[in-house]
Amino acid sequence: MDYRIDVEGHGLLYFTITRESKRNAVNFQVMEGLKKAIERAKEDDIKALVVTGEGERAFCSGGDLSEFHALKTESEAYEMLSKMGKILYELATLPKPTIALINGTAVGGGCEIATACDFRIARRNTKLGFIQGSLAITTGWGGGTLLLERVQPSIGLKILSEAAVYKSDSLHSVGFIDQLVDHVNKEAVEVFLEKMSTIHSSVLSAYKQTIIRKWLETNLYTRMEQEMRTCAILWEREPHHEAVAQFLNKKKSKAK
Ligand SMILES: CC[C@H](C(=O)O)C(=O)SCCNC(=O)CCNC(=O)[C@H](O)C(C)(C)COP(=O)(O)OP(=O)(O)OC[C@H]1O[C@@H](n2cnc3c(N)ncnc32)[C@H](O)[C@@H]1OP(=O)(O)O
Repeated sequence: MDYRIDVEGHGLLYFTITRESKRNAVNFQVMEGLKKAIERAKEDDIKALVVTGEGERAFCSGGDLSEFHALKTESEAYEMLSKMGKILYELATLPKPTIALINGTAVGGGCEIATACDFRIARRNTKLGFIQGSLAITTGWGGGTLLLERVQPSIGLKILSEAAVYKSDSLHSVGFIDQLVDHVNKEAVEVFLEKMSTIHSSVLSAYKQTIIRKWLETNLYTRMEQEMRTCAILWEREPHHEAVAQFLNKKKSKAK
């Protein structure tokens, strides 16, 4: 199984991507698992949902290039992108606290998953980057649209446009990372949630509904869908296919 869903004490549901050898890259099985975890998190016994990755090397390295490079056309790409985009919208609008527990490198779609969570806890000195631009595409799971909701738009636009890899410490200084920790573990989550966990879940849900109402009024999902469509258009073009081939050829030459 490429993911794990665990219910821990105090009503915390953990969704863990368990593809460490692929730096926790997202394939269709991981997408299905995240969808299941979000549905499970809606049940009354769950107070919060935590998304994390297996191991210490990576939180998530984005879409599985060895699986998704087979998607050649705009419509093939849009089918995959919109599948995950819908899941990230469900994650963003879950009426309970959601936390990305960033245990290692987060790039591409991995940053999009982290952005769909309400809060981000990251180990100091971890690398994060919306690197899609370096593959001649934009974000494609709605994560770029969500980033512009999470941080000051000029900062979000710079992060997306540079397609650079930053340290978690610098992203903490701009408010993208909510908590830096030395050790990424369940205790870090419990410390982060300590005060919130004393508040009745109906209050937490009501506050989350406040931001969801704003997103409904400002057509968040429509804006995320437009991002998916733009990404699909760029996906079909030669520069993207060349960039992915370059990554996969690097893999091959490494394997020799
Ligand atoms: C809309 C989202 C969009 C999409 O595709 O849907 C994206 O997410 S675009 C961005 C896609 N992701 C990437 O381009 C990241 C590629 N990976 C890396 O840059 C590095 O692997 C990194 C920085 C994540 C980790 O570097 P490190 O040196 O620690 O590990 P290796 O590069 O040696 O990788 C180990 C192993 O994992 C495989 N791997 C890593 N990332 C992916 C990936 N995204 N898809 C498939 N496979 C991946 C890598 O090929 C190595 O495999 P091996 O069989 O051992 O050669």
